[in-house]
Amino acid sequence: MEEQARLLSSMLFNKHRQVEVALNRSVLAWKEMERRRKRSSGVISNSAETAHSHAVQVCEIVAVLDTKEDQDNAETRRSQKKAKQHSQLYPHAFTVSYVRRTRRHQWRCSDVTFHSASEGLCERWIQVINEQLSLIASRPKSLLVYINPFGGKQRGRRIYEQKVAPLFGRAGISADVIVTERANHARDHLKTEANLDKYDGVVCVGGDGMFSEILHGLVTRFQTDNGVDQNQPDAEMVPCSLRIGIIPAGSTDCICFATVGTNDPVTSALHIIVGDSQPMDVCSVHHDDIFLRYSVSLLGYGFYGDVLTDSERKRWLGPARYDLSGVKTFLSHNYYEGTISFLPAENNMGDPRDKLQCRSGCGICQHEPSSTGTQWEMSEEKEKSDKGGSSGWSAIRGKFIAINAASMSCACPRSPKGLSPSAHLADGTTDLILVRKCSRLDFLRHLVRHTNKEDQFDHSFVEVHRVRKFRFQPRHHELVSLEDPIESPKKTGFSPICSAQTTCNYSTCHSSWSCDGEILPNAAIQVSVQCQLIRLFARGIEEQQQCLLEDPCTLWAVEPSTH
Ligand SMILES: CCCCCCCCCCCCC/C=C/[C@@H](O)[C@H](COP(=O)(O)O)NC(=O)CCCCCCCCCCCCCCC
Ligand SMILES: Nc1ncnc2c1ncn2[C@@H]1O[C@H](COP(=O)(O)OP(=O)(O)O)[C@@H](O)[C@H]1O
Ligand SMILES: [Ca+2]
Repeated sequence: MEEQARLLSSMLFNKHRQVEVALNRSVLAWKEMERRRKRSSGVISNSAETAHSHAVQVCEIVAVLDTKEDQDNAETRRSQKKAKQHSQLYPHAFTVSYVRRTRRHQWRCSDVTFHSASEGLCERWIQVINEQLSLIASRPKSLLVYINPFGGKQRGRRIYEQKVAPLFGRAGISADVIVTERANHARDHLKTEANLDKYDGVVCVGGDGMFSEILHGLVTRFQTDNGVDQNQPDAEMVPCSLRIGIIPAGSTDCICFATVGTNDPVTSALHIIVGDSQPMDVCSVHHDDIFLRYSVSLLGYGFYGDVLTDSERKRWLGPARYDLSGVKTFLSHNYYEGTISFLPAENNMGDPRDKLQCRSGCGICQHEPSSTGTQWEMSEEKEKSDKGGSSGWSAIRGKFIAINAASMSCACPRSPKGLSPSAHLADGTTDLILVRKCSRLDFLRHLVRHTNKEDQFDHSFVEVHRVRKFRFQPRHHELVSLEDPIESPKKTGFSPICSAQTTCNYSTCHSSWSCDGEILPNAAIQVSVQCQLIRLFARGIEEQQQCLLEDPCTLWAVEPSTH
């Protein structure tokens, strides 16, 4: 960081100790005067501290407020007498609320109060800090909030009122809140009614299903307003200018977990307040050139489709429904036949097995838009150059227990590294994971690897491809003659239930696609990744060391401005 001139520097009091407080355009720092000589070095993390000097990035200040005397009681209670004297001597104060990092990617809002004898000086500090905050254009001022009161453990409303609304209030953000009254209420409201010009972002309080509603509402609204026909799989889509914030209050909350690193309402609220921005890919899903749905996390056929279908009947169980349906689906051990065709991503887009995880500021996701465009055109060219329109495409026909397309890692508390640990949030690709027919024990081994450090792709029956587009065609059983008998109804292992002559009905021969937790009506689909179609109020998962800030001593090194 270049040294920057101080905007303000004063001797103030914090917890009855004299501190030197200084502000430049990027850092607010303070240090105790009496212990200054003893402690001079050390790398200082923002909002963390060495023994007696502290620094906070201006962009991570939540708010600065005038502190009325009685609000500062917590500090003063410890030594009442001294405190009383002190508050008589230094009756004016202001409080800075800022982001503090705790363990495992969680953020908290901390306060520090500075006292002074001079009211004017406190006012000046408040004014200058507020001026700096108002320069941060990416911070939202007005939000539209949708709460699903029935998501997860049905705590959405309480979570918002108790943990999020007070923080928005402190940060001076205004919010219009809609508690949904039915499924698709939020989607329909966004699609047609909401006056989006009034807002800087939309907040979703709920789970992945609720996020999906908001996604569909917003993306559809932006396409309709710009005359884009969603039924055309190759139409160039218009990115949404409004960002989406996710306050996790659902069952899996994988989109929040994979973009923030934790499912914690306060952390999410703080990412919204500081105005973070994380672009994200969106897959468009079509059936015979008819638009079905969008997906940002998991498109899963076979195992995950079956788990979801079964779990929908057990909604009353809350988040535990997935465990029960998971075990049941695992035990039924179905497989499904079909052909999957895909257009691989270019070689420079990394590989699902390269162990290069997508992290805050990810280089792979930051390809220049032009170069991404060129690569994209190249693969389109390749695609078109072939007479059949399938050059560059590969096709695999087989019997699959699961076909999963992970557009992001899909990390969640159940699987902290996710379905595809090296998938990227915003690279324009999805990781296509094919799990072929195998024994129950092998499939269990594969599943268990989602929960430990072992590589879940390192099995002979698993393959994974990074792709830009794919299609799936289930095997047409009605076309199969008796000379080409069907081995179904697709039970592996011990339970061959159906003979070759049995006509399978559609539901036992086909699985369903789970699309971000919603069931698709068709098994035959075409999928195309739309690079960075939306943005979230998030920054990707931070590396442990990413939050380190240089020693705020640079702030002390510069000659103070005169105040
Ligand atoms: C043996 C343990 C194996 C654990 C394997 C866990 C892998 C989990 C990967 C989860 C990826 C989740 C992707 C996101 C999906 C969500 O969109 C979607 C909707 O979320 P919402 O309810 O918040 O709206 N959620 C889901 O579809 C949940 C999927 C959960 C699958 C759980 C599977 C459990 C399998 C248990 C097998 C146990 C075998 C035991 C044998 C004795
Ligand atoms: N008021 C409501 N009543 C019933 N269903 C709703 C309501 N609001 C949203 N939904 C639907 O509830 C489903 C689950 O929501 P979600 O918030 O993802 O919770 P969970 O993670 O527990 O599935 C979504 O499909 C969403 O469309
Ligand atoms: Ca991606």
